[in-house]
Amino acid sequence: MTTSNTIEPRPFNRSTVDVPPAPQPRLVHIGLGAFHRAHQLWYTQHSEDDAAHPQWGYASFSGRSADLANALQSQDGLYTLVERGPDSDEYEVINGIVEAHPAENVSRLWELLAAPSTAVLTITVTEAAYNLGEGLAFDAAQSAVAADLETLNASFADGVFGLSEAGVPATMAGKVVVGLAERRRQNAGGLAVVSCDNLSANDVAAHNAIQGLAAAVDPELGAWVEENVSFVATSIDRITPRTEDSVLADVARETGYTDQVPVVTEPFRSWVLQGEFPAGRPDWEKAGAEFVADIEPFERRKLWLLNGSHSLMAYAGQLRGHATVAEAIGDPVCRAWVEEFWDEAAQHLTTPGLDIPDYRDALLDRFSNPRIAHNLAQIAMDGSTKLQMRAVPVLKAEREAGRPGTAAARAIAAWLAYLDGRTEVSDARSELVLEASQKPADERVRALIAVLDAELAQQEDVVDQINGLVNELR
Ligand SMILES: NC(=O)c1ccc[n+]([C@@H]2O[C@H](COP(=O)([O-])OP(=O)(O)OC[C@H]3O[C@@H](n4cnc5c(N)ncnc54)[C@H](O)[C@@H]3O)[C@@H](O)[C@H]2O)c1
Ligand SMILES: O=P(O)(O)OC[C@@H](O)[C@@H](O)[C@H](O)[C@H](O)CO
Repeated sequence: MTTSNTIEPRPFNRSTVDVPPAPQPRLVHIGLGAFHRAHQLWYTQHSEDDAAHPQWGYASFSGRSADLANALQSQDGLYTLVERGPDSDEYEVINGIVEAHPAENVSRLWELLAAPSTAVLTITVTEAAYNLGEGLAFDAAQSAVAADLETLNASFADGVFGLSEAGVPATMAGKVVVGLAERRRQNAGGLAVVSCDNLSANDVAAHNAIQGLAAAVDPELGAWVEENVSFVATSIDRITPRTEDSVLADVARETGYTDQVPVVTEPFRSWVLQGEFPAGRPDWEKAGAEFVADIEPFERRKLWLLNGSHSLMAYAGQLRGHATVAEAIGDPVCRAWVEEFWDEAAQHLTTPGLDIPDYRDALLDRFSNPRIAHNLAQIAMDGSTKLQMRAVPVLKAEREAGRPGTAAARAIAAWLAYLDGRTEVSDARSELVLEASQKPADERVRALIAVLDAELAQQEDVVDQINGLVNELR
């Protein structure tokens, strides 16, 4: 793209920008947001054999609100990716979204999921949106799942979903189940489902949410999903904060175009995958993705070291008056807590090849990037789900090894201290969290730990340990 400093920026769409022709939509995404655009779309664009004639387009659906999809549609799917390094920015137009849809356009989602040309469904709907029970089990009793089951049961006959007065399912899994039923009816073959959410065992999470619901609606459909749909495990990494308004002006100044929805991300990126793609996929390795036989060590390294310390800073950092990750890691006290947490986690990350010292050094550089405004308040959302995967496993592993796991316990204690006195919290399980947090002082700590892990809440020494750390943090 040419750089200019025109005073009046030009409109931004396929007729004003010099981009290759739009590829066919062979990839579908649910959860159109900042991360999908910084990660999966970047990898796809950089994996094309012939950049002038791309083969893999995305039809991307928002999970809930329509604004981003509408803005992207008005730009023919184009947007600017701003790679924000510590000293400078790189600007790149991403061409891969060929359809952007609001969540309610379920008929197009179903049509695409049933099309033989569709090879992959990727998902980024946030951790809590899988609506799973303990141990990532399918849980028909969760209210959102129960509501979708009712809708689906009222509308399914002979394996076909017919629009009825019951309406359409609301959850990600509910919508996907209808699309897969249609794919089966049309004999379009299998496809791969690739969760790109920060969940441990995100393949199992996606499988249990989608296949579990399919089987509950129609056992034959459940069996078809089991046989034909592959659930791919991924460890995904690229720090991508919510875009600040000032970025629009940066993009207009540097590129000469009025992009309404640019994305800012860091230069670093990583994508590790494990699983099968029955209907093919882009050559993501070409862009640096790694396909491995055992993803678990990579997944733990990322979820514990990066996301775990993010959550620790989100609560402890805000308690200490910081607003961003860069501010928190610049505070020697927060940094020492992060390093102590990493020391504990590293005791359980011993698989050869993980290069923990280098990974930690790189994380310090990434967190310290002063030009990425990654708000702690954004990371703090949905703590009740995130801490289950980011801090609880480290604390349990440390205690099993006969050590106290103080730093992991501090991450949990920081969440408790952060919740002190709050009557509102941004958490998909906010009712449960607030009910526990508003209990009398002598019950509160145990009740909040129980929201994270029932077993830990039964251990008196853990409750005492976390209680003591909450008092220190206050
Ligand atoms: N941003 C990052 O740095 C990053 C990095 C790695 C992984 N991720 C994963 O990607 C997810 C999304 O991050 P983002 O930065 O794109 O956020 P975002 O807010 O820009 O987009 C979130 C998307 O998820 C949808 N969504 C949210 N709650 C939902 C629900 N309950 N049901 C259905 N859809 C729902 C939204 O509608 C939106 O389409 C994260 O939760 C995380 O699991 C993010
Ligand atoms: O995206 P979330 O809300 O799951 O978690 C917040 C951050 O920890 C996360 O987005 C990281 O920045 C990301 O996982 C880096 O790859």
